[in-house]
Amino acid sequence: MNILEVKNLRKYYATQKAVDDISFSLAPGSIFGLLGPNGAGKTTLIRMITGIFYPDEGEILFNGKPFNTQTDILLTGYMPEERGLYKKMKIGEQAVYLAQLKGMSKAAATEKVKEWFIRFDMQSWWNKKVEDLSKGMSQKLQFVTTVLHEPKLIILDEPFSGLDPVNANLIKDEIYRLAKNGASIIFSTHRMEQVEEICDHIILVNKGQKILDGTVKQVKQQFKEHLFRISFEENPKSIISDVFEVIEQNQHELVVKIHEGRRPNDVLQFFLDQPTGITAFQEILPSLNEIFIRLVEGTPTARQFESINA
Ligand SMILES: Nc1ncnc2c1ncn2[C@@H]1O[C@H](COP(=O)(O)OP(=O)(O)OP(=O)(O)O)[C@@H](O)[C@H]1O
Repeated sequence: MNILEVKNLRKYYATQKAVDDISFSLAPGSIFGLLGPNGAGKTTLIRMITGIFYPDEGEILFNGKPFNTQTDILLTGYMPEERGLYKKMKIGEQAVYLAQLKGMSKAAATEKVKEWFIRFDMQSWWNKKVEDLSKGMSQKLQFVTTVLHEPKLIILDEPFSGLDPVNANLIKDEIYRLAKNGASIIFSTHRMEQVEEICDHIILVNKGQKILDGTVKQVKQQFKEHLFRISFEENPKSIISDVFEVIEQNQHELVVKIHEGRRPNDVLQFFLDQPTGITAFQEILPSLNEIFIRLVEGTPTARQFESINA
């Protein structure tokens, strides 16, 4: 069963259709990318999923039942983009307190916090205050406080911002581990290379509407342009063919676009009939970044306000 089902959600502000009929589902153990340009509606969507806002229309099912803001909230962990830690409170106490708010006993929370602080090498931070931490350090703390009550649904908004590569890797490995242990993760970011690396499923939201939904592999296949890179021992004798068009030519390497109705095997056959050896043959799939730009191209760089008549 899906951990989360979002059905036809709508949220309109006075001057904006922030979320306009969005549906998607989230399987257990899945790492799900929620993507979209600035102002697309991602935060509004997340706030409805986490019970901060009520939707104007639509339904959110958690484990197959309508989301219960009292009990299901204890099974979710949300790391918002604007970080919410108490600056003056001691770090250890604060982590224990936040875990208690999520339903853990003080003893169990203390145990868990100690475990996480050892795992992230943060033991010496216990009696420090958040105001003593750097941006990256408080980011790490925020991540720990988001996941330490072992939520079934974890929502991370730009979790790597401000982290150095070593700490970003640490968090990334934890995301994989949590997903492997069955947690479902919604990951919102503008960094497409991170999405490509981490997420198995994505949706792309633009102007409040879902315009793309699928696994990373499916999405890339959907937008492929039938481009192949071929490397040779020596330059081939002939590169003129009715099977493909040459897009790029470098020494001992070609990028070709296969004509409609032709297959990669036809390209290979063309070159196999020549004396030069083929050393590599690989399809070039578009990056998520290219797909994102292509799909939101034409959208003004700043989202415009609209008047709502509904
Ligand atoms: N409290 C509010 N009142 C009125 N309009 C709002 C409010 N919050 C958001 N909006 C509008 O709703 C739309 C969606 O905003 P939202 O914050 O959900 O976008 P986002 O995808 O999270 O953007 P970003 O990537 O910039 O964080 C925007 O056009 C924004 O102007």
